[in-house]
Amino acid sequence: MEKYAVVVAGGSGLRMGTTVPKQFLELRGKPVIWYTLTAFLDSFPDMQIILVLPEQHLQTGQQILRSTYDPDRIWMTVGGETRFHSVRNGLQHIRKHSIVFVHDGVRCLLTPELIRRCYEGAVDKGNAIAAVGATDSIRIETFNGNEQLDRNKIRIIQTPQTFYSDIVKSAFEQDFHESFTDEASVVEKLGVKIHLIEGENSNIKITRPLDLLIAEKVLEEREMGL
Ligand SMILES: Nc1ccn([C@@H]2O[C@H](COP(=O)(O)OP(=O)(O)OP(=O)(O)O)[C@@H](O)[C@H]2O)c(=O)n1
Ligand SMILES: C[C@](O)(CO)[C@H](O)COP(=O)(O)O
Repeated sequence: MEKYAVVVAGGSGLRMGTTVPKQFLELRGKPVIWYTLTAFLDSFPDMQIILVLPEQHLQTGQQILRSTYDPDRIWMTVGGETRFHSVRNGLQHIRKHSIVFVHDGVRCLLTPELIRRCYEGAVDKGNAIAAVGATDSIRIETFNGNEQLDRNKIRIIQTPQTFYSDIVKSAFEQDFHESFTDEASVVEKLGVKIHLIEGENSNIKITRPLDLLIAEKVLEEREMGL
């Protein structure tokens, strides 16, 4: 089965507060997005990547793409107003029946093992969404105040979110709704059952400056073989 990763990196990174969008910031000498691309290239020899970028950063993207070990497997396209629109733009370039991984470009610590687990899950069940358990206690705000939720039933959703191409492409023909915070929510709206697989605690979404420090440390430990 052909494999395509839509790696969305079309955001501006407002919460990070840097002039350069966070996907281009350096971590141990390489841009954040370089690590993400490398994990997908490493996962399967026939993995192809559609990298979605802000229009004004296509040239930077081209340089990063060329600095990977197999740029011929990576194509670039332009992002949209929201993450949903960026994913939709990326999906438009997939025309073959395939397995599609949608992934946040700024989740740069994912491993090839997680990508392969997503593939197996999607082939088996039709879709596979990476998720991890909660380690904090969880409360929900209610009309009267708030109440505790059973954290053993809570799953924190990550990417990759992996689907057969026909399902995810038709789901993204729907109009945007503000509840569409990930691909699972868009596909579920078509009545499709969502299947979760075990994600990785280190697969953080780089959002704020603290996340960069954590990512540096994780990469340092991996380089030392820890
Ligand atoms: N219009 C957008 C918005 C987001 N993304 C991508 O979606 C991923 C997750 O989004 P988020 O962490 O929210 O990134 P930003 O939107 O860049 O950050 P912020 O919300 O702080 O501005 C990132 O890789 C981001 O580049 C995108 O491709 N297109
Ligand atoms: C897709 C996602 O990473 C799953 O946790 C998340 O919903 C993206 O959220 P954001 O609003 O783009 O930060």
